[in-house]
Amino acid sequence: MDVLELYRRTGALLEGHFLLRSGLHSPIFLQSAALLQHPFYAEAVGEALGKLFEDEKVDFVIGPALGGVVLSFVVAKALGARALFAEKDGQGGMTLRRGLTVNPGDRFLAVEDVVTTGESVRKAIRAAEARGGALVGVGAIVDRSRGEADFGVPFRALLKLEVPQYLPEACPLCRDGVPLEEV
Ligand SMILES: O=P(O)(O)OC[C@H]1O[C@H](OP(=O)(O)OP(=O)(O)O)[C@H](O)[C@@H]1O
Ligand SMILES: O=C(O)c1cc(=O)[nH]c(=O)[nH]1
Ligand SMILES: [Mg+2]
Repeated sequence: MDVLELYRRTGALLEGHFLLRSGLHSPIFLQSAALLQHPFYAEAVGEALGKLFEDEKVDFVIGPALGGVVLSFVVAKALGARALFAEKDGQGGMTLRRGLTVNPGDRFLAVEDVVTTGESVRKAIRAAEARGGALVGVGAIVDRSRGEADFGVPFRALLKLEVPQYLPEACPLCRDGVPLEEV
């Protein structure tokens, strides 16, 4: 599956000057909602990502809202598992709400649309582990962490992308006066 081509085709590959969740700046932003709005592509992504973990027997898949909601659903469908999502808890972490439950010992796969630092998916992982879940792997559509994200379990992505990202004080786009976009 040519994931970059899918982002491009759906208008989800943005070029400019973007503020990332982590506070880093980047000339590239992958707007996964623009891709996942197409059920046909979303299902294809879910099947491809699920396939990378088909040997793991998982009870549920979890992703951090919002980007991880649709993705969790399509991957869980491919794996025959439940689809959970974690939500911001208002205190910098994430939590399970809306009657979504974890049974102690449940094996789970965490999924994320785009991993930059991995902090967002880590919060969803903590929420599931706090309820007794056992993490077996992390899957992403795109890994743009340049090998820096480490979850202590297999981390597999459909696409590894090497794109520039800068600390604000070292950002050349800021230096050139390019307006910063919050997507
Ligand atoms: O690996 P990280 O450094 O945490 O960055 C990547 C995160 O940023 C985006 O989510 P965002 O927080 O913008 O919110 P959304 O999912 O609600 O769109 C994306 O969906 C990842 O969750
Ligand atoms: O790091 C981020 O916040 C981020 C990067 C990216 O390419 N896409 C996205 O949704 N978030
Ligand atoms: Mg997100």
